[in-house]
Amino acid sequence: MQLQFAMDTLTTEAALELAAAAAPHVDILELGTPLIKSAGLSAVTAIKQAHPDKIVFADLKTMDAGELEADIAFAAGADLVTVLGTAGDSTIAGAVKAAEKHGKGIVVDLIGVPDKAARAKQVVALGAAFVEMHAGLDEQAEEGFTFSTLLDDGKASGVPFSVAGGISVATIASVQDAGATIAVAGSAIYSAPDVGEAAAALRAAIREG
Ligand SMILES: O=C(CO)[C@H](O)[C@H](O)COP(=O)(O)O
Repeated sequence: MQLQFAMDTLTTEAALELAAAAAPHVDILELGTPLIKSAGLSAVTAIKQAHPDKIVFADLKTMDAGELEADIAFAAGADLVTVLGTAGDSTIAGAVKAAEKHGKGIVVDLIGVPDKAARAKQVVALGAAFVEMHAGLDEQAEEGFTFSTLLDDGKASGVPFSVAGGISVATIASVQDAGATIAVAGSAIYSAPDVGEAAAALRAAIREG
């Protein structure tokens, strides 16, 4: 299972600092939606230039203009770009068209989708590389939130999936056990006193092979 670090910060400088500390321990560097909204796609270019050996993930959460938004993110240096599962099929198909043009991939973020397993099958049939079983920061803060539902949805989907939603050292093994190909961790790394150590601890909790 691969490890993805979601950098939910607001400036390119802060992201470069986080990435430098975590990069030795992670496979994928994600520019979070607030970072891209705040700093623009030049942040994607800066991270790719600093870490050409890493997969760079632009969390655009596109809802419309799929082909155009994905195209500009790939041109800026992204390897993977997100489109929302709640978007229409034509938006997802448009983003997939841009990914094919650049030889890159689209990830469909299933945040807010009621039946994640069913939508996952549909969007992979449309050409998405994989789906993200995701509970956002607001949903995580809601009363009664249960992380395990994401794992059940992933297992039921039958397609390649990542999981995001407050993953920690205590829960990452369960994500691997559920069959996820990628675990996404944000606050468990960027909020830690030592970012490199936190990333290394998550990596150490993933079984090899
Ligand atoms: O996409 C996001 C919020 O919409 C986050 O980046 C994702 O949820 C991972 O962060 P955390 O581990 O803090 O939940």
